Amino acid sequence: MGNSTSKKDNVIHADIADGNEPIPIKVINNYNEKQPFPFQYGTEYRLSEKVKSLTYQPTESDGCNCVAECTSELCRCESSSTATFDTINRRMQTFIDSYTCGDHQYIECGQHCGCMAKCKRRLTRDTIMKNIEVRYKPDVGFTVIACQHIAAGMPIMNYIGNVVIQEELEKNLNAIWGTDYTFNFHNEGNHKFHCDAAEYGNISRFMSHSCDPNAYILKAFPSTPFDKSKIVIPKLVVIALRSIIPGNEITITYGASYFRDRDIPCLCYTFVCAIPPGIFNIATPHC
Ligand SMILES: C[S@@+](CC[C@H](N)C(=O)[O-])C[C@H]1O[C@@H](n2cnc3c(N)ncnc32)[C@H](O)[C@@H]1O
Repeated sequence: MGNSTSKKDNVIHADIADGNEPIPIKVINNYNEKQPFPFQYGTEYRLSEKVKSLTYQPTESDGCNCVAECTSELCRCESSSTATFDTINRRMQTFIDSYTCGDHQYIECGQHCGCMAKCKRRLTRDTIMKNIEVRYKPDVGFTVIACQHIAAGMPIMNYIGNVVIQEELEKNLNAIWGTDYTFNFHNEGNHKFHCDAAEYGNISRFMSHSCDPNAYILKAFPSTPFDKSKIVIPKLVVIALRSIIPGNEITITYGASYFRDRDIPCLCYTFVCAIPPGIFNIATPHC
């Protein structure tokens, strides 16, 4: 398996996942003494009691009626999805537009489907099977780097954090990081659902923003009954948008409003950067 770490690298953590992932995840900082802000590593979504009471729990699911393998003509989960997963090569169909691919929704087969999820349409996993590391970059702080080739469409990891509603987020905002690690991923009725990775999460919390990202976050919904009375929230899966080679940073889009709301420039330095240094007249080392 590939590894981008060289002998000169200053490894400040041998495994930030504390043994929770099959492949240890190193943290490297070759520039200064900075450490990632302490957080609890986790591999599963942690739903607040309020979120549990509002949302549909997939264990009640009555999924698709397929037997053994699901087929695209018959499977209700497949036909309700707007994106197709190639179960043989385990790749999501690829999209050209990085800004709208996250709007797709994928319905996963589960244990309560007729196929009992043996159909391999299951996209989310509790562990990270890709070889990746976290590196410090002076401009953007700690960021996620691929140590192996990841083909376009491959699921990389689940985006993990505390799942809370807006009111809870406002009450419990981390004093230092505020909303820097929060992601508003679902709005329904009067409720805004956020995944808050400030104090609990996996390494997806370190992914930087790029205006030309090589990954996106897909919403993977559980299969549910037709007559659902509760809100169904998706799991979030980071998918490679294009081929990622060892040494590449794995980036997503935070949306331009992230930078506008904070009055900070984007330091992705891509040719298509929509929020380049200087746009808000802020002095940066590059102006
Ligand atoms: C979700 S955190 C990412 C992890 C963070 N770099 C760390 O060290 O913990 C988001 C923060 O990373 C930095 N960041 C990520 N991408 C950036 C970009 N394109 N331009 C400027 N800052 C960025 C900003 O400080 C932002 O508030």
